[in-house]
Amino acid sequence: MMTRNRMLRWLVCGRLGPVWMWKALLFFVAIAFATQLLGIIFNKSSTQPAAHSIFSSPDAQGPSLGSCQPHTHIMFLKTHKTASSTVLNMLYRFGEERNLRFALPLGYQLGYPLPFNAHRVKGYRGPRATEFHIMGNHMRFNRPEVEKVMPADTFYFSIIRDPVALAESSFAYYKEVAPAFRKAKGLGDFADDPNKYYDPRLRNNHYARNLLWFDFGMDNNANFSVELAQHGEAMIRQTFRLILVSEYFDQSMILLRHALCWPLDAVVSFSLNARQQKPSSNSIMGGSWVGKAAVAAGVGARAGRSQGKMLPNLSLTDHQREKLRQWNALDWYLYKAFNRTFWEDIDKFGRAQMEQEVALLRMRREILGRVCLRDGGKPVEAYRIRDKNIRPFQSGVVKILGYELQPGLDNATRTACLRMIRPEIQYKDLLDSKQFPRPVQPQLGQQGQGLLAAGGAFGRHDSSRTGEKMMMGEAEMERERDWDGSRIMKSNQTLKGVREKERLR
Ligand SMILES: Nc1ncnc2c1ncn2[C@@H]1O[C@H](COP(=O)(O)OS(=O)(=O)O)[C@@H](OP(=O)(O)O)[C@H]1O
Repeated sequence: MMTRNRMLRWLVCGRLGPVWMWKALLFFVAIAFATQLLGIIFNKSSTQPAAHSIFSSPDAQGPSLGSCQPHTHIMFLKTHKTASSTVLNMLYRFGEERNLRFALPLGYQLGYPLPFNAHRVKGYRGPRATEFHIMGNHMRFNRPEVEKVMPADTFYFSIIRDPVALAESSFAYYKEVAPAFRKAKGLGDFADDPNKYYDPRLRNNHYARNLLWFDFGMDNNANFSVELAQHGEAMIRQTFRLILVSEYFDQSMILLRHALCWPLDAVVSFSLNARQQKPSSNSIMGGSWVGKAAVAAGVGARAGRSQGKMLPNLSLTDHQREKLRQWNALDWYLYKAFNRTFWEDIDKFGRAQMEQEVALLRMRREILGRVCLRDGGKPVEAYRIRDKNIRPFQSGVVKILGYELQPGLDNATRTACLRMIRPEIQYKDLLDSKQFPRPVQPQLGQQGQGLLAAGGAFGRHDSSRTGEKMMMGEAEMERERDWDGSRIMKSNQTLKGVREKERLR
């Protein structure tokens, strides 16, 4: 026994080293193994493609649609403050995933608020010369010009919202842009006596009256009459196969999915462009993200001016709500008319079937929200979003919220999640760069900055990108200012001619 112990000690201490050395070695091996394991669990994203992304599960398809073929020629009239950015995001995603061609604006809007002209589309080369699949950026509708761009079998659809809710959203967003709103202390004051603040001749005042009617291409200052309203309604029905209702967004998505023959995931979305309802501790006065961003970007104009301004007062009495309905009588008429037929369509679809599909849609949104979004999917203020490529554009003093991605996603899931939360401006830039690839210009490099305008307000954004490889879009092309503050190419002679005519209006 003694001899064996002595032999062991000799073996361990003499030939193989001391016991403490073995213990230390084992300890380091264990640590290295655990680190590897944790790395695999938490950091699969950078190296491994997802074998089974949640987006490729059978649930992504939703209930069967029969033997229909998905529509790929689509025109969406993106009305203002109606959840239209959320809808546009779906169109962007659907088209990007299938390499469809978008009729994109030269800047960020298709000539808005001037009536749409085909030459506003980047790459337009005469009636139907190019096959465009999807058109959906802000425009003032003008059917003959749209028909020059889009194929004859295009599916036209749009979205509306209760004019009172729309007025709240518009007042908050365009307070500094529309002169009629700028002068009013709050929305209630404006509602009490709109004529005191409203001058129809002033630019941007269309945001303050019958904005839906205006976006559909009609005269928002026309005196209300049932005959005129019916005529407008009939014009819309002639062109648009479906009018969604923002208040019933999920039911709208089910009708849309069936009309377009699209998979369920194509109409699952996270609400974009939402306004912060309650001010946070540091949001009453300037110092907001928009102020800082504007200062950093050297933009002293509209975005910068919002610094130091109070949040707009949006509270309304029942009487003021009613007055807003009267003030926006043409929109109120449209809302009631299309809301009625919306529910008739749901009756035809089947109420029980609708309930089932809406429940599936909501379940799917919740699952994707848990997978994709940080903080349980709660929208957050822009300044808290570290990645500037998913920070939403800010307008006025209200804060437009966005999302952060869940960390540690695999590549496929991350790409799909990113598409769902990428704000409109950045998404348009990305699609633009894919459709019109240009060599990277080293002098602008990744930090190239582009002046932008969206929703009628000015600001700056950084055109550097993460997540997907970006090529320079039109940023470095010779450009001139568009009506809405965005920039258009000088080289487009036809467009120049069009613009000269437009200036005379
Ligand atoms: N899914 C869904 N359902 C209902 N409402 C939604 C949805 N997504 C966005 N929103 C609300 O739509 C408002 C923004 O509208 P838009 O994106 O059309 O604005 S914009 O004209 O493009 O600036 C904005 O309204 P307010 O928050 O009242 O300003 C968003 O909160």
